[in-house]
Amino acid sequence: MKNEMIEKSYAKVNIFLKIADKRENYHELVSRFVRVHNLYDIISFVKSSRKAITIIGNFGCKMDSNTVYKAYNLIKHFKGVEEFFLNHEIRMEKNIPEFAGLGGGSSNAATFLIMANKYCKLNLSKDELSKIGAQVGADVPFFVYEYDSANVTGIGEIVEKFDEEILDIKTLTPKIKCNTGEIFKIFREKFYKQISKDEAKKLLGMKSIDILKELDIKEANDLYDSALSLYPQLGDYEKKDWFFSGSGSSFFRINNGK
Ligand SMILES: C[C@@](CO)(OP(=O)(O)O)[C@H](O)COP(=O)(O)OP(=O)(O)OC[C@H]1O[C@@H](n2ccc(N)nc2=O)[C@H](O)[C@@H]1O
Ligand SMILES: Nc1ncnc2c1ncn2[C@@H]1O[C@H](COP(=O)(O)OP(=O)(O)O)[C@@H](O)[C@H]1O
Repeated sequence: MKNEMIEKSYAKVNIFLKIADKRENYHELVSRFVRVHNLYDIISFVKSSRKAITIIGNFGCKMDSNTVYKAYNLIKHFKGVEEFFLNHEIRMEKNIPEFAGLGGGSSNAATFLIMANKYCKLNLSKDELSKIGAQVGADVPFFVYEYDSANVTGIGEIVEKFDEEILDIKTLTPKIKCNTGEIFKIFREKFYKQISKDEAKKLLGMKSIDILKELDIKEANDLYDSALSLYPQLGDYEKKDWFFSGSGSSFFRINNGK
């Protein structure tokens, strides 16, 4: 019988990413997140007789540091969850590059939560799933809501749908492992600046295509200078009309209208 418990787990890019404030060791963002339709991992639940929680796939970390495993630990006390995952293994086919600013790990955690909610009949709302997901990673709430485009603020926990045309996004990921924590650290020490409330309001109201017509790569992403200072090789990949996603290392361009 064909396995129906299978879902795509999409990548994202940050059309723009500005810092609004500090919150303890973290930074509050003002950002537009957009799903990348042609880049996704695949997650499936497959009947198994292993009788132990199992995650199989081509991911580059140990099972217990996998975001899906972290998400599982946060919901395993719900009725039926442990039993379900003793009888079903989790399979992951990774296509989204890791350490790439494309949110692969966060997306996987969100897709897992959405699927577990459905197949274990947990009846949790998106808001409830988002709160659980935020404990796994800052970008998980965005993926929980499954919006094509959204304004994301706070430390990723405030997600508001943005209505615009679906974007055709091309990504390029240099083989440079950008460390998000280190990039924020150097940003705070050397490059710190805050977006004004007026500028934030303006960007959050604009279509992604128009934002990228107005801003250059550095203006669009407050973390780019910090990433460049730690990983100068990134500069070799800079090209006209290409932008930088998250804390890198991916660059992207929009092909709509081209
Ligand atoms: C900045 C974004 C934008 O999408 O970058 P990418 O990960 O996609 O590159 C994300 O919000 C990143 O989220 P995520 O990758 O989950 O970050 P975490 O692992 O939670 O954080 C790693 C470290 O980065 C710093 N950090 C992270 C997020 C944030 N808003 N402020 C921070 O200062 C903290 O020092 C934290 O310990
Ligand atoms: N399911 C997962 N997919 C990818 N990376 C994961 C996953 N679970 C944990 N990780 C770990 O998360 C880190 C990178 O996260 P990822 O989401 O790929 O990067 P980014 O946030 O830059 O897009 C690495 O340390 C990786 O080993």
